[in-house]
Amino acid sequence: MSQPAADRRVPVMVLTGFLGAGKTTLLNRLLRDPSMSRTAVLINEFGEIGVDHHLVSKVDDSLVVLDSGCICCSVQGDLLRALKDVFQRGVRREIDPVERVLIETTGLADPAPIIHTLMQDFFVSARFRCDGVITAVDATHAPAQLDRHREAVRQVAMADRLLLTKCDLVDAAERTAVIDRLRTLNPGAPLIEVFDGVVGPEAIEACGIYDPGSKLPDVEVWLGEEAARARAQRTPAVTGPAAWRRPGAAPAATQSVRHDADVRSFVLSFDEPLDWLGFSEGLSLLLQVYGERLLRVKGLLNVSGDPLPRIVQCVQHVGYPPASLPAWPESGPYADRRSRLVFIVRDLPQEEVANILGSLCGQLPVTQA
Ligand SMILES: Nc1nc2c(ncn2[C@@H]2O[C@H](COP(=O)(O)OP(=O)(O)OP(=O)(O)O)[C@@H](O)[C@H]2O)c(=O)[nH]1
Repeated sequence: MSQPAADRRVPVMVLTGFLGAGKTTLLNRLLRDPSMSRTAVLINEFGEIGVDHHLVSKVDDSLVVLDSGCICCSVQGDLLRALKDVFQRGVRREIDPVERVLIETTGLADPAPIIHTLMQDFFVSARFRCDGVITAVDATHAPAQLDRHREAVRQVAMADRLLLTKCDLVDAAERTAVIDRLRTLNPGAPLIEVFDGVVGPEAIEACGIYDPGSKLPDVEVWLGEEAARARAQRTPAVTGPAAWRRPGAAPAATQSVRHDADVRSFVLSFDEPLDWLGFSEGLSLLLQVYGERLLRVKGLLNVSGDPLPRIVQCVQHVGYPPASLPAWPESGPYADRRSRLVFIVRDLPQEEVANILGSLCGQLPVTQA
């Protein structure tokens, strides 16, 4: 019997997971491995002032930021354009031929429209194959996130592989409880426990061609819904010129039509270098009082007396140890070295956040919706 011809299409992996689950951390770790050097990375940012791509150590032409909205709502046209461009630039030898594509979605993305987009476009599906959805699940926050956010449930249910992150922050009993919960949502996906963000390429390899039949029946329904939605709309997802950009170009305004109306993002920026002590106190107070409604906080700060940009990261009531970037970005919104914090909140007015932070930092932030 003749063997089927090898599938030479470039595998595309979708790295998803709820806000702050550890996607960028995993991506960084993976890209450090020499075997991952021919990987094109597409990062989708939620919020006007994207931070993630500054936190990814890969800086070359095969890193693309999709920032004109959320990838599952409004950026599907950008995604196709970016993939076509990656392919064509490889053919023209402007970049090394790409062996795989990794798409990091926003924490609120629904994987269904992304997979649908990849499978339905003629040019893209002839050259790229969806090799699977890898979902990062935060062991510390998963129970509450799965209770409250349907996006988190969909991301788990659609996974081909589950990466249970932050296992170093929970005990064995908590870990087992989360794993049991994940197994009820997605019994089939292999699960890898991640400690301190450490993973190797094997964590994402060979997820297999995306096959909705191997998931719970709902997944098929979701993909079916996407197909129906696409048929009903039959309008390009994005109008105007190609809206994806490389890091450094000006960001576009964001929009979100798919997510809960009470989830929103805003940016607070500070003109003057910040007093670290006052800022830390303000942030701790915010986390204590509003942790549940602060889905995600991240940003780069200009701290008095420190020449390097300090990275601040929080997920709900947890603030992670601050780190520094090796240098300030030379282009893009952060090149002006002002401190900026991106907030993704549920039901929390930005004035309240600005007032608390401002009163303890000694300077009122400028707010941007
Ligand atoms: N202790 C510990 N911290 C982790 C681990 N993975 C991620 N973190 C921390 O969790 C915070 C959020 O991680 P990110 O990688 O930025 O999460 P993300 O999913 O990319 O976040 P969004 O893009 O905003 O959704 C950072 O401060 C990380 O250092 C882990 O396995 N262990």
